[in-house]
Amino acid sequence: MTKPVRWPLEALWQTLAPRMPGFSAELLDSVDSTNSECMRRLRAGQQEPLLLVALVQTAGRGRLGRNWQSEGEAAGASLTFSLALPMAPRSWSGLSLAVGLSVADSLQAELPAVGSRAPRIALKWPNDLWLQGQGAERKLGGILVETASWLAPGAASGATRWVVVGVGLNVAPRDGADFSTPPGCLHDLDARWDAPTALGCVVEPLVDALQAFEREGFAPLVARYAARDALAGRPVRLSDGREGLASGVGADGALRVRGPAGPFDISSAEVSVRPLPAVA
Ligand SMILES: O=C(O)CCCC[C@@H]1SC[C@@H]2NC(=O)N[C@@H]21
Repeated sequence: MTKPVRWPLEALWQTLAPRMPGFSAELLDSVDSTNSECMRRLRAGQQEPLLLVALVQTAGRGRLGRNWQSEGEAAGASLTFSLALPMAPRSWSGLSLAVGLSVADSLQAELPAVGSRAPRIALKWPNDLWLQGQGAERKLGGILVETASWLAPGAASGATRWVVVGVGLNVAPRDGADFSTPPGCLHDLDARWDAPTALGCVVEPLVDALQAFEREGFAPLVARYAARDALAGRPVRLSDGREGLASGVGADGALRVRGPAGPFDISSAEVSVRPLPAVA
């Protein structure tokens, strides 16, 4: 089993804190889910933006009720953290995509250049990061965005909307894990990656990206997203049975699909999308 190694968040936080003003940060040895813990703290009156990192999650959650395994055999193999902050964007559409894009860009910028076969961090709508290279693509990470409105303790009105952005990134292979398709991990790129390095790489740009999203929404990110879009031009099948050709995302973050009966957009968080093998 990969042993979860306790690492000093304090040391890393000394360099991050000045660039994340107003945030407090905490490293938890074990928690059910960093997203759930953020929500509990907000309910209990948390007032300042928060970064929670967990070495182990016993009930890590993904989209559509999936789980993010980071205990048992998977303990210590991934970086799991959540950011909680108040936000008031004009529209929330595309937020998960903006988060994935920020994380992917930050990681890609750190990858060693490997010529034309350089691995690419790609985005699978709406919330997965994939590692593409040498003819294969594997899931590298996932994003879980949740929102909640809280009244400040004692206040009668004027609820503040908070967002909790959870990020799970595979850092090392999961020993003994039995996957039909093993996930990708940062060690596939370079064994020097570890959880603190990954956190230090992605978290501050992510806060900047969230602030930019609050001001400007997803529209200014469409072209950058397109450059990382893992589905564009590929046949896809949706969990509701529809099929078509993925053809990019719109200014509202919806996935555009050209189906046999014409084009349609998917914005529903309830639908999952699977690429189909291309027809030869
Ligand atoms: O793949 C997915 O559907 C999203 C996975 C998101 C996992 C992260 S790990 C940190 C945060 N806490 C959770 O319970 N989930 C997110």
